[in-house]
Amino acid sequence: MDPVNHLDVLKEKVLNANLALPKLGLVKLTWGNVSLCDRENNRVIIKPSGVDYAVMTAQDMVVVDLSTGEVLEGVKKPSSDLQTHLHLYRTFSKINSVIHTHSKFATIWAQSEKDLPALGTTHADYFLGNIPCTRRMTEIEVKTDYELNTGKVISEMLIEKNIDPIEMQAVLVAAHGPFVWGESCEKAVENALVLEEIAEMAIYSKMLTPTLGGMDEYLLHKHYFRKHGQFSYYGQN
Ligand SMILES: O=C(CO)[C@@H](O)[C@H](O)COP(=O)(O)O
Repeated sequence: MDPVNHLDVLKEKVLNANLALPKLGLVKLTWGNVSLCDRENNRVIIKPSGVDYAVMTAQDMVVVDLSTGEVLEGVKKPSSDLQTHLHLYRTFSKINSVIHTHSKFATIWAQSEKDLPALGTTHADYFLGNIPCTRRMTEIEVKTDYELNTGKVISEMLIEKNIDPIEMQAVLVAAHGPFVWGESCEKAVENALVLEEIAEMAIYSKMLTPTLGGMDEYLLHKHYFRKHGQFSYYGQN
């Protein structure tokens, strides 16, 4: 496929993933953003900043250099969260698409600065453990480069906790909201939707049973690995 057509195909993918966010009820107004990393060409295609989803087109997508963040193509400003997306792509080579939403229940967990506990198999099918929430950022981090430092607190947390970004494709950013990723735009959208579902389920589960603890570890692993191509865990089916 010639380079121009290849880039057009990627822009369409990014547009469709962005349009899925309001359709799935994961964002309102112009909140949220989706990007795709084209590693072969060292570039990222990302949603334009502040554009109404109702009028957004594939040609509105902004193409930036993965290494420098320089705008390579596009007349609109890239998403205000660009530096967070870039930092995640630069730090974790297996991440190919990043999504940020303000989906209500996941954002409630993020604003509460609580990890989203794994309470059931719906969660376990997608995420291998509690969805971690970052620490609150320092005043300096907020004031110097909030978006870049958002990426840094996410990556530092995953590395410090030895969390594999393939086994945990979502995090909660304190005082902000969820960042989700995947090997494709489509997978990242699926992860963002599931995150919101389990965030809501967890809030009501904890309301009904405040003393509720995390799910059985074996069941968590069994469901996660069964859903991700490994039919046995600890050598048992
Ligand atoms: O996190 C935020 C604002 O808190 C962003 O997600 C905005 O809600 C969308 O910004 P753009 O992508 O349109 O620049």
